[in-house]
Amino acid sequence: MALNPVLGKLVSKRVVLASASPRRQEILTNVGLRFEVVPSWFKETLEKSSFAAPYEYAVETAKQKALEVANRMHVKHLRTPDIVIGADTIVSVDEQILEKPVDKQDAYRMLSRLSGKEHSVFTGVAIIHCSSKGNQLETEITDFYEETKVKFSDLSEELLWEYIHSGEPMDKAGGYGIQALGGMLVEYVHGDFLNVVGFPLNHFCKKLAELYYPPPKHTVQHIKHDSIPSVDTFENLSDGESESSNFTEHKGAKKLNSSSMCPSRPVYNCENSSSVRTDSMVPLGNQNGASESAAKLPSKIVDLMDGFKASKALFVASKLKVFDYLKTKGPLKAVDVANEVGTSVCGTERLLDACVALGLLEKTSQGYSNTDSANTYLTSDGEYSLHGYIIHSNDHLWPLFTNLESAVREGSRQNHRAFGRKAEDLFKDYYHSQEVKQRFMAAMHSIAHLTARDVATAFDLSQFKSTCDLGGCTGALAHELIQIYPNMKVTVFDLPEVIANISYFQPSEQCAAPVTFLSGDFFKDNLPEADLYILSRILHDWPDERIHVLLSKISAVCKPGSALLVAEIVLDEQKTHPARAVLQSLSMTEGKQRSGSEYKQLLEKYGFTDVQIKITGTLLDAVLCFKKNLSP
Ligand SMILES: Cc1cn([C@@H]2O[C@H](COP(=O)(O)OP(=O)(O)OP(=O)(O)O)[C@@H](O)[C@H]2O)c(=O)[nH]c1=O
Repeated sequence: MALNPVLGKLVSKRVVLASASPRRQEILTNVGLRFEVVPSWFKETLEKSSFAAPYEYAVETAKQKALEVANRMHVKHLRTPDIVIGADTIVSVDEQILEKPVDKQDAYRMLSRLSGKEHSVFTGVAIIHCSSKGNQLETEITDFYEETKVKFSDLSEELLWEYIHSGEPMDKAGGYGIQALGGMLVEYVHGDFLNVVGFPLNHFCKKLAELYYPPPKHTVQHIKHDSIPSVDTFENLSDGESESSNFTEHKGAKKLNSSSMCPSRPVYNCENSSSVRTDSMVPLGNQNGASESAAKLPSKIVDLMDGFKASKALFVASKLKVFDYLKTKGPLKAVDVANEVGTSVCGTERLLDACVALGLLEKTSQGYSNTDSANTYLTSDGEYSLHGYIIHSNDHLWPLFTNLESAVREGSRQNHRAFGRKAEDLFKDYYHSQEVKQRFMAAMHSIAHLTARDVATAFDLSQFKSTCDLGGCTGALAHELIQIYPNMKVTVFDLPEVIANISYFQPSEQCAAPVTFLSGDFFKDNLPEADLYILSRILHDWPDERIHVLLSKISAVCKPGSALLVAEIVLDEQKTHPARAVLQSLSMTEGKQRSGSEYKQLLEKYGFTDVQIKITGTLLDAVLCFKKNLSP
């Protein structure tokens, strides 16, 4: 999960980094951005003399790199990304532009030119927002550059050649890598270090903040930190803050904040309550006037301590359909919301304020209203509504997790404690209670719809003419597959009581793809024929014996050359990340989460080969494997 709310804006978007530079990938991965890497094929051959300044060359090259990828993905792969990021780093000395050396002699020429002098490193960046209208790609381009000045010591011939022979200079602009051995050549750096390494992260975040949070109409005073200029506020921006104007940062609090608490977070003025905008992350000590020498707040731990309160506030607001009311009727005062949902005014006001603090709602003099992400994800009819899954989390997972201690002590599921019934009996409820069934289907639909695109595009599936999504529930993934691969015939195979209830979840007529729904039990009944079988979020839920039955059946029905796509969260080899998967395991279903090598081993055991794993960086990863061809 991206911790930074500005980067968080990109979570639901298909972001592509149009760069082969491992440094750029690392810089962006390190801050939690999730993206695909599609290196650009654009040749860096623009005529340098046609640019008035070196940075113009870098910006134009970055733009061309990104545009090439956007066009290629749109035309060739039918996968228009939402955002493509391109970058180009150059070194400029004595009016000359230095790129990557072509050979050792070239590296020597470059480095000797830099020896004992100050030079500039420019990185041009292009952020391209893409959309497709009909078959046309439409782009909106934002670009910028960052300059950092670097001074080299006098370099002896010996040092120079030793450095060149290390091989480090060859894939780097100016023939050096400041982040590694090249750091030894550097006397000083003025400006953003990461800009030299290849990506000006700070400026990038500022640009995103400008794009996604245009400055409020009223004045907002920003504390100017020493190392991070006015952009420091991007760390605390949430959806609620874009329109909000009535908060000011307390200049006097800066010292307190930076010296004793979380240095990068702004502190809001507590003197005038009408202008206070508290944030759950604002250290309480500051507000109480804690001394500067107070111990540094372990903010991660504090977040974890408070995490359950935040989850429950979200669950309750969702359950009361607060976001639905505010979408249609907002802005509303607390009293009006209370009347709509039939709750107490004081309790509702506290809940609404908590939602504002969590960045889910906005509060103005007119009342409370939804943020963009509340409209998209939290309303029950939002485009990517997670409402179903949130209700499932509240009604089903929450009671299980309140019994976590017993689960850990006893090593077993806690359904009997949480619901007064055993897991098997609960399963019967699922069959008999329409309400429970629909709640469960809504939860599955939420996640399936949100992740469908990632799963459908993790691999190029265009070679498959027929696909069967086993346990495909409401068909969210099936519909997406047909959108992306219009020639594919897709069948959803699920239990009769599921198929009987799918109509509510189908897309509107004009978007409806011709999906076939077929009733059956994949453990017992014959599976329909297909070139590609899909198991999305199925394997983690079942014990080994059941998985044996299922994979044996799929393997038996698969013709040589046909394939199986498994969509799950793939754990790292230590099996401690991503946290979502590890935390999910705590609910103690009989199944388990697996690492990439475990999935590979499992699938190979059932005659699948060529196992490919795609870590998408989003909510679900994908594993594709093929049924062995018969030996000739
Ligand atoms: C000065 C300096 C540069 N670099 C690397 O130099 C490459 C520049 O080349 P580019 O053309 O901008 O990028 P690329 O590597 O060819 O990738 P692409 O974006 O696909 O063109 C990038 O890698 C940068 O990290 C360092 O790693 N450290 C440094 O101190």
